[in-house]
Amino acid sequence: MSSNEQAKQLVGRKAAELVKPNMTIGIGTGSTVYWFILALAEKIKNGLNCKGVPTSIATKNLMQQHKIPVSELNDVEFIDLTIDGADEITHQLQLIKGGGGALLQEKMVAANSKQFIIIADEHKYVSKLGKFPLPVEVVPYGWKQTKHKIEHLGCTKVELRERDGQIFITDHGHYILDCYFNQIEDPTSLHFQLKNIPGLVEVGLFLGMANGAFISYSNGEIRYLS
Ligand SMILES: O=C(CO)[C@H](O)[C@H](O)COP(=O)(O)O
Repeated sequence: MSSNEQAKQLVGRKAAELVKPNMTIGIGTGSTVYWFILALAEKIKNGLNCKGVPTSIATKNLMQQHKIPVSELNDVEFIDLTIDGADEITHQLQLIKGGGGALLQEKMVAANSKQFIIIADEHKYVSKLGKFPLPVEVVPYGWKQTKHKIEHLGCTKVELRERDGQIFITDHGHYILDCYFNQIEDPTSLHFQLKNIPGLVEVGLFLGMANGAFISYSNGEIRYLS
């Protein structure tokens, strides 16, 4: 296993320590959360009672595979704690998410959680957001017009996401536009402007949502940001 993968595993295990009996847990999506799922499954196997609300079909499948009880957002009153990854995170806990295309459901689950904690390796920790292209989820109808409107907000490039030569379709039947801003000087203002575009469903900027973050380093160190 590479040292980066080990860092992801460490931070996934660390987050599993936060799970207490009878909690409802929001479960994120991606290769870092994968390790959290494995650690949580181990705790459940050893007798812990809890249930999880998945943030994607991929996560739901993994949960079922590892015998973690699944609930849907509509079936719970609230979520005690959500653990998710990020593509970029700043020291103010501003995030870019959606590299895996699950941003809409991830944001809805996070928004209904008492605590939202990020797990990430050191490569995700940045001083300014924007090097990672910002994922934006859009309705397929008229997506080219939506793309033009985003381009007017100062992007150098907007790309329709594809996978294996086909347009990538989200779990909710939408497209993803990856927006190259390079550096996002004012994430709050950009978020507001993007959310005003008709046809745009959700933005991969998660601002003022995370309560804390575990950042893991390849030397085995874990730092907590809050
Ligand atoms: O937002 C996400 C998926 O939509 C992921 O949390 C993000 O892409 C990080 O994934 P990974 O842990 O695989 O780097």
